[in-house]
Amino acid sequence: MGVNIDHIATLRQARRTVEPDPIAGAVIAELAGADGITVHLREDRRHIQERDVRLLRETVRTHLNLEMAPTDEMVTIALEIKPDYITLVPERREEVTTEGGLDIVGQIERMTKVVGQLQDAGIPVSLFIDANPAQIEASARTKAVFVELHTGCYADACTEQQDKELEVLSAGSKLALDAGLRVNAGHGLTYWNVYPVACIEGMEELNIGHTIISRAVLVGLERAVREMKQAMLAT
Ligand SMILES: CC(=O)[C@@H](O)[C@H](O)COP(=O)(O)O
Ligand SMILES: NCC(=O)COP(=O)(O)O
Repeated sequence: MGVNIDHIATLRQARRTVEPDPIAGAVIAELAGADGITVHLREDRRHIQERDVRLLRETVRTHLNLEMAPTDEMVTIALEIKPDYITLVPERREEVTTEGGLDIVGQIERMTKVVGQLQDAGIPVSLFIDANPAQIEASARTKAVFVELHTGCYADACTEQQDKELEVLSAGSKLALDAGLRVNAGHGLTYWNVYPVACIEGMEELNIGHTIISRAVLVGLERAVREMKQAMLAT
C-alpha cells in the first residue's frame, strides 16, 4: 500500500501556513504500515511543494513514488531529486482531480523519450493509464517498468456497474503482466471498495490517499478537541 499524502498538503495550502506538515504525515503513515509514500507534484503546486519532495527524499524509509506530468520542468526536478520511482500522470489545470489515464497511444514518441530519460537515470517509471488494451500495449512499447491502472471508473460506478469495471481492471492487469509490465492501481479507492481490487492477481501496489486522510480527520478530531481544551486550562 502506497499512502498518498497530497491531501494533507491541500489542507496546509488552504491557509498557506506550515501545518499540517505532510512530512510528519509520511512518518506516521510509515509507522502504521504504509509500504510506500506517494506525492503528486502538480504543475500548479496546489498541494505538494518542491520543498516537500526534497525533504521526503531524505526522510522516507520505505519508497517514495513521485507522481508528475511528463513535462520538461518536472523531468528536470525528478532527475535532481531522484525518487524511488516515478508515476507519469495526465494533468489539466482546471480539473478538481485526475480524470483518467494518460494517452500513451497518442503520444508514444514523447512518452518513450520521457520514460527513457528517467529510466536511464536509474528511476523506474510507471504510467498511469486506463485499463485499455491499446494503452497497455503502447505502455509496454515505451519500456516503462510499471503501469498504474486508473481505478476511478470502478470507484465511481454504481453498484450494478462495479463488477463490470472490476472485470475491466482484472483483464487489464492480466494483459499488462503478459506484456512484461508490473501492475499497480489507484484513484478513488475507499475502505468500502478496495478489497476486490486488492484481490486482482498480480496487483503489486495500491496507491490510496483521499479516503485515508478523510478518515484521519474524523477519527482524530475527538483527541484534537480534548487536547485544545487541556491547552486552554493548562497553568
Ligand atoms: C494521479 C492520482 O490519482 C493522484 O495523484 C491524485 O490526482 C491526487 O489527488 P489530486 O487529484 O487531488 O491532486
Ligand atoms: N495514484 C492514485 C493516488 O495516488 C491516490 O488517489 P486518491 O486515493 O487520493 O484518489
